[in-house]
Amino acid sequence: MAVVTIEHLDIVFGDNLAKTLPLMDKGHTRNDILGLTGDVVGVQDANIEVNEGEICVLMGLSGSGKSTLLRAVNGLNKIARGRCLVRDGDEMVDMATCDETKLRHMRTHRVSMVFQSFALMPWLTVLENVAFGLEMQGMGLKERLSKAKEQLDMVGLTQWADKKPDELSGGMRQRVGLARAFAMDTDVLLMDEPFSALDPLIRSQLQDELIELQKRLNKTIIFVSHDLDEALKIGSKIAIMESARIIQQDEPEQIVLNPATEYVEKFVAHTNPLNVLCGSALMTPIAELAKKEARFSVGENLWLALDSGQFQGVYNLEEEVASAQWAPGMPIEQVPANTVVRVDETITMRDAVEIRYHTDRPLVLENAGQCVGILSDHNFYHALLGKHFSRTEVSS
Ligand SMILES: Nc1ncnc2c1ncn2[C@@H]1O[C@H](COP(=O)(O)OP(=O)(O)OP(=O)(O)O)[C@@H](O)[C@H]1O
Repeated sequence: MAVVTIEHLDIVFGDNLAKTLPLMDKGHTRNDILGLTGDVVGVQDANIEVNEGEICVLMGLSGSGKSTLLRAVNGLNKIARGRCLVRDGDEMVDMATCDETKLRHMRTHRVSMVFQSFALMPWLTVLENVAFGLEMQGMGLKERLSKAKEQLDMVGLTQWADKKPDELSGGMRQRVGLARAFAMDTDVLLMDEPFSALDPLIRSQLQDELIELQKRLNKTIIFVSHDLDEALKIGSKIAIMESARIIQQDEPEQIVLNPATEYVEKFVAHTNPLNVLCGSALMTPIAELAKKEARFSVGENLWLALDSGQFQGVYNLEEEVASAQWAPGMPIEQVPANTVVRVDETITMRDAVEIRYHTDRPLVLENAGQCVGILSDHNFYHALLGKHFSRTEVSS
């Protein structure tokens, strides 16, 4: 179910809309338009749908329009053209045209925001900061303090409730920011580079915590980042922006496998494939394996026997080699050495590499009981060297 739907959205900073919009339609660049009218195009023709429970990451270089698009979702930026619809129960409210009362209702009950700068009030305690927004929702003192305590507990800061924000570290303050946003219990959370000021370890930890909280609370999150590794880790959908436009939006793995432009390819070239790619994107398909007397070579002198696509065994000369099946959640360190492991083709690259490390054997990939391919060191090196993607030209 769509919670946020953005349709043909344009945002322009400046007072010359009557001149700027036709220039945008004629295909003039942002720089041209700045020179001709003095207006800055913040977002141009953005279209995106974010479904319930999704984490959509807006990604791109500085100035590409990420924050401008994000801020449109809670009505902070004036929309020049197009629609920005946000769900309010059974109704979709257009943030471009709704009146002040509706806007206030949407900001207190439907959409809340977490900033990079934490935006905590220094004169209030940590607990009071978390409870602050609830007062605006009209909640009584006792109830809001109890709700704020619950949220502080969730982010592991119960013991810090009575401290002032400046007594906390940056990571802790950002946790307070998260607790405050989650306390509002709005359906949509907007997060503008919330972790970018933090050091890498704390940042990674907070990313994990956000993923956990999201699983429990099933919020719809729009998250701005300029770090593709962060986007790939937390996003269920990624929209890449360049010069005010969304130039590609897709699932993380597809962005890495099929970057639409050179700009996207440059981001992708520096990502860690372990976190993104899955077995089916890496494997050598059965049809491409060398075949001898009805058996398929999986390298290392090992031969795979199939019957109508189903696994029959792996042989080293005529001797059968140990094999086992693995499914996500099973402890990898318990997989015996020298065993060919059969796994589902959706296995993550990280798990596959770890299995290979433990067993010292290639992996056999299956889909619904049919062997579809194998994973050996060659496949892993291929991905680690960034040779796994092929850029598809975008049609304009
Ligand atoms: N309030 C404003 N008034 C005028 N121009 C603005 C305003 N806010 C943003 N812009 C312009 O809109 C463009 C997009 O800015 P935006 O902040 O959305 O980019 P961003 O991708 O979020 O960048 P960053 O990663 O640096 O935060 C920029 O050229 C910026 O100068």
